[in-house]
Amino acid sequence: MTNMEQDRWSRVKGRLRTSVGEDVYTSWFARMDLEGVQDESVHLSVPTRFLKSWIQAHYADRVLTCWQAEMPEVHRIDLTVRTAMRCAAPTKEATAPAEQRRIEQTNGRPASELRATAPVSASHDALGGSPLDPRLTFASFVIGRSNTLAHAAARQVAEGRRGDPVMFNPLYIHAGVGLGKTHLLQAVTWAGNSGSERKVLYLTAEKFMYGFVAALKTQTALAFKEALRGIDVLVIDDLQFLQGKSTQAEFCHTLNALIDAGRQVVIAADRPPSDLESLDDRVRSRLAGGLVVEMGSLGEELRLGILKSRVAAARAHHASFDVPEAVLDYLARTITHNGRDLEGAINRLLAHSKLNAQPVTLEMAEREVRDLIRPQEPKRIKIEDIQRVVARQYNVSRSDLLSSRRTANVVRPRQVAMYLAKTLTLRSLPEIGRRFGGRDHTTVLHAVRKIEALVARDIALSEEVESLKRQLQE
Ligand SMILES: Nc1ncnc2c1ncn2[C@@H]1O[C@H](COP(=O)(O)OP(=O)(O)OP(=O)(O)O)[C@@H](O)[C@H]1O
Repeated sequence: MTNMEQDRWSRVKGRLRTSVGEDVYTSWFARMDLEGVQDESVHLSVPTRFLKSWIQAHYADRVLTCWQAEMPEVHRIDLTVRTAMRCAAPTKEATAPAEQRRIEQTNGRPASELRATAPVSASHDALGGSPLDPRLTFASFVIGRSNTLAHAAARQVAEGRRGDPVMFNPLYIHAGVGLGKTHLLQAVTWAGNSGSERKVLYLTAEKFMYGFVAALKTQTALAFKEALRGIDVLVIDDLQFLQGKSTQAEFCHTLNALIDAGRQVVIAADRPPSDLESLDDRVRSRLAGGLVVEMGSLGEELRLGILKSRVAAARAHHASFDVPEAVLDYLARTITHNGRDLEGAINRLLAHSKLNAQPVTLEMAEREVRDLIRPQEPKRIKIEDIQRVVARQYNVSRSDLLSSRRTANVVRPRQVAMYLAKTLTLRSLPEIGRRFGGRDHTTVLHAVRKIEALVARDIALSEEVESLKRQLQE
């Protein structure tokens, strides 16, 4: 690097330090190096994947702005992880990345526990499964009101033996982002594969698609299908991402073949089967034919339990790491969104207290997790809720709304309900039509336009609609 580049890099670091403050700078940027500048791109490196993803997620814009203040032509920051070979000679600072890498890789789990999962992982890899995270087991899954049923069903599936009657097939678990679906599915896989009797295969929907497309290209599709049908339990995560007509048809065949042969299928998605719009009706009804369980949002008690289990796991490896009760209570009360943010908060406190050799205090926690405290998201409204609330308001039944009856006392409430479904949900017109007794999308469009026009001039109807909206959003 030339002297000029060195100077410029020092100035950028100075700007960054001023912009984020000394503490944050030392925690996240002290080990960031400049690799080079080419045209409009700056290439930076950090010693760990953890640092890379952290900086990308939280400070990418800040870093770019500081560069642009020195070099306006820069439009892109490439951040990579340096290999161990390139690491500088050990200095006081250089001991931190190793420590941090340990945090990242084991998240506080004893090495022996990680070794114990290795054989399961190896046999699962051999089946062509998606990678498994050794931390996501039943032992680390915290049970609360919102996930008791899903947990019990998952446990039952995991503990089943070859030849046992299959009770719920498929087991379909749905929940919003970060509420523990992947954790539960991987727990089923770890537990199911820990004996040698059964083969449990965990695949993300993306991996399923990739496997199928790759098999078609190499003309080994038959072998791929046979391999899938030869397993005892098929676990598919993130089904909402399954796309493509032929992949879906293949998925449907696999599902039918496995279920008909008495094999277990476990599925997770971010919505119920009826809302998986891109899947065709046959797949949807097959999915809905087993046990469908929703995991609700994490209540405060459950959040506290997750935080405590994370701290306990970290302490197994970092005995001096201590998080006072008051801090845990604060985190459980304020980080309401999902499990991933809770995990992030503990990782941050751990990294911060280790790297700065400081105890965790409430003040430090407030500063460190500020950006994880998000405003409450507006409630997600479902079409069934709309039908229920509208039916109650107009004193008709839900089946009246779905029926083909055309009497005035049913037609208007039905149109109002379709209008609300279009304005308060992200569902498409055809999907809404399907959910209202299999109507055509043009009928829905007509209803939406009609109510829009009426609301603009009919004060009583407009107030009725507003009151329905309020009831749905409460
Ligand atoms: N009940 C729980 N017990 C312990 N950890 C949990 C629990 N619920 C969620 N978590 C943790 O929260 C994080 C996010 O969970 P997970 O990845 O399973 O969510 P997800 O529902 O699959 O999210 P996505 O929809 O983004 O795929 C993980 O670190 C997970 O371990």
